Amino acid sequence: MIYTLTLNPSVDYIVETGEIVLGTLNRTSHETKLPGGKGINVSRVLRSLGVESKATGFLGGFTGKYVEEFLNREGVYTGFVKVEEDTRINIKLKAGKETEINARGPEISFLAIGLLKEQMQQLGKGDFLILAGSIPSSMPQTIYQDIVQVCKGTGAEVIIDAEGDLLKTVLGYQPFLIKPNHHELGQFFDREISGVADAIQYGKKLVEAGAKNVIVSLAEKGAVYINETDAFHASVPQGEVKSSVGAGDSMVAGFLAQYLKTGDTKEAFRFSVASGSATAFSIGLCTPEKIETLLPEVKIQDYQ
Ligand SMILES: Nc1ncnc2c1ncn2[C@@H]1O[C@H](COP(=O)(O)OP(=O)(O)O)[C@@H](O)[C@H]1O
Ligand SMILES: O=P(O)(O)OC[C@H]1O[C@](O)(COP(=O)(O)O)[C@@H](O)[C@@H]1O
Repeated sequence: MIYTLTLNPSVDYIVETGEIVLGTLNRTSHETKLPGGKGINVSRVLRSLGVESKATGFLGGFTGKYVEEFLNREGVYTGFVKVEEDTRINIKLKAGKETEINARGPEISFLAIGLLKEQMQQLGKGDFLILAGSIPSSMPQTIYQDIVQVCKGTGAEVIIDAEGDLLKTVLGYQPFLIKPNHHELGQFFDREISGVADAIQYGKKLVEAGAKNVIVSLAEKGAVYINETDAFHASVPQGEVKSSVGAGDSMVAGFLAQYLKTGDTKEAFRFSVASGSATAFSIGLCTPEKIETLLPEVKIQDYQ
């Protein structure tokens, strides 16, 4: 079974406006509400690809209820630990350029953390845990490491999509897949990642540090894939970016879904990139139809 763990889910409030003038009243031309948070997006894309998963993490308040009901309506299994305070609302502003304001998230009690860890003990060999996104500011910074340790003990594989220290602490546990974007990779090594060669060079260091499969996404420049033996670059299809929110999460879901189907990492990477672009070209997440349309346009090059 695949489990996704979103410690800090959200309601994403996607707002389209004309030019924003600070200090005045601005009005929207269109707005959309969607459940968000990295693991939750992965579960939603997996569901649309016909792959079962269970979404877990912490949810609370009216926003938490909205997220859970939305997921259940779509047929995503859920097993969230309930918390007192409201799940956060993240603002995704489309005023020409995309601007995001992600909130801190609710207070999480020790009791809730304990319940979550108990849940993680239930995973076993053959299971995957996708641990993704930020942690509420009230949580200990060691939480990723604590959970990965539990999973390693049970034999479950872990996939990590997180920034900075959260990623640093778990690399040694040999995650099955990690997917930083080029900003996150640059932040990790404290340098700018300016293109494909750089992304491959520094992605290889993440493989040396323990990750089995590394995808570095480069937005309109595509993505690179590195494992112990291969390095590839994928170009992205041309199209109009409607909202890139969830594009990275779609890549994770696309890779896993295709890998489980074929066992072929190169094809899984191609599918992953098509999934990312299919989401970038939509308001909301990709659909299987859109991915299939874009797939032939993703060109993969060996890069040694
Ligand atoms: N301008 C674009 N054109 C085509 N595809 C895009 C574009 N921007 C993003 N994507 C797709 O979304 C993926 C993830 O985008 P990126 O911004 O790098 O990640 P994240 O959403 O994690 O920050 C890219 O690898 C690509 O497949
Ligand atoms: O947990 P974080 O880092 O604040 O990110 C949460 C945000 O990321 C998203 O999961 C989208 O992630 P990507 O664009 O990287 O795929 C949103 O749904 C959510 O608002």
